[in-house]
Amino acid sequence: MPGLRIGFIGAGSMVGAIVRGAAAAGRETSGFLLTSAGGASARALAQEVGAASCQSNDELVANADMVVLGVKPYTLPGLLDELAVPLAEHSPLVVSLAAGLSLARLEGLAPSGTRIVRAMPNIAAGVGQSMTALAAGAPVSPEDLAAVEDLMGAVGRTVVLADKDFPAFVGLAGSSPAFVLTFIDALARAGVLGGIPRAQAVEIVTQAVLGTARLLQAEADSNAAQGRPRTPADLIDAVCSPGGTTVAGVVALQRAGFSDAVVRAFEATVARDRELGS
Ligand SMILES: NC(=O)C1=CN([C@@H]2O[C@H](COP(=O)(O)OP(=O)(O)OC[C@H]3O[C@@H](n4cnc5c(N)ncnc54)[C@H](OP(=O)(O)O)[C@@H]3O)[C@@H](O)[C@H]2O)C=CC1
Ligand SMILES: O=C(O)[C@@H]1CCC=N1
Repeated sequence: MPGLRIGFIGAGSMVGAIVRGAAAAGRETSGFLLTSAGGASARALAQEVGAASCQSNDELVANADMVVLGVKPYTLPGLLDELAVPLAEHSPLVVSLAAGLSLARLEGLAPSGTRIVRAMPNIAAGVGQSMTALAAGAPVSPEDLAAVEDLMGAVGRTVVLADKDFPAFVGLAGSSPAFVLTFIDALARAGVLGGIPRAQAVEIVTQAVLGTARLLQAEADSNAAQGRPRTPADLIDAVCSPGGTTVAGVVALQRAGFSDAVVRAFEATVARDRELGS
C-alpha cells in the first residue's frame, strides 16, 4: 500500500527477515520505522534498507499507520502495557508476530478497540519465501487485513486462518524451517561419512530439498485444475524403483521411526505454543 508508514518494534531475526525480504522484493522501505531495545540493531537494519529508526517506541507509534510487534512473546505483555497511552491516542493497526499469544489475549493486553492482526511468518521471509498465517480481530476492516496481506505477500505466501489453528500452523510453518534444517544438517553429515566434503554435501542436499519442494508446488499448481495433483506419497512412489536404492532408504527411515519423530516434533511445538499463551 503506497504511502503507508509501517513501524517495526524489534529488529531481530524475524523483523530482519521481513524488512530485508521486502526490500529485496522492491518494496518501498523509506516509510518503514524501526526501534529495538538497545537501538543499535534497529539503526543498523534501517541503514541497510533505507528505512528510518526512531528514538523510542512511543515516537514510532505516534508516526506509524501500522505497528508490527516483533519482540519475544514474554516481552510483549509489558511492551503493550508501556504503549497503552500512545496506542489509545494514535490508534494504529497493530500486527503481532508472537508465538503463543492468541488474538483474545492480545486484545486483552491492548487498549479497548485496538485493531489487531495476528501474523505467523517464518524465517524464509528473508528470501521472499515465507508461509505466513493471518488472523484478524473483530474491529479489523477488510482494508486493514489487505494492508497486512500486502506486506506479508511481498515476502512469501499468505493464508487467513482461524486463531485457534495457529498452534498447529506454528508446527507446520513457523517453526518447521528448523526441522527441515535439522534434516539437511543430518543428511549432509551422512554425505561426509560417504566421503563428500561438508560444504559440498550441504550444497547438494539443499538443492535436493529445494527441487523437491518446487516439484510438489508445481504439481499442485499444474494439476489442481484436473482435480488430482499427485501427493507427497505418490511422488515417493515415483522415486522408488522396485528393489532399488530409494525404497531401501525409505524403509530404513520408517524402521528408525522417522514419521513418529516428525509427529513428536509437531506435538511438542504445539504444546509449547499453548504453554506460552497460558
Ligand atoms: N525467529 C523466527 O523464526 C520467528 C519468530 N517469530 C516471532 O517473532 C518475534 C520476534 O522473534 P525473533 O525475531 O526471533 O527475536 P529476536 O530475539 O531475534 O529479536 C527480538 C527483538 O526485540 C527487540 N526488543 C526487545 N525488547 C524491546 C523493547 N522493549 N522495545 C523495542 N524492541 C525490543 C530486541 O532488541 P535488541 O536487538 O536491541 O536486542 C530484538 O531486536 C517473537 O514473538 C517470535 O515468536 C515468529 C515466527 C518465526
Ligand atoms: O521459536 C520461536 O519462538 C519462534 C516462533 C515460531 C518460530 N520461531
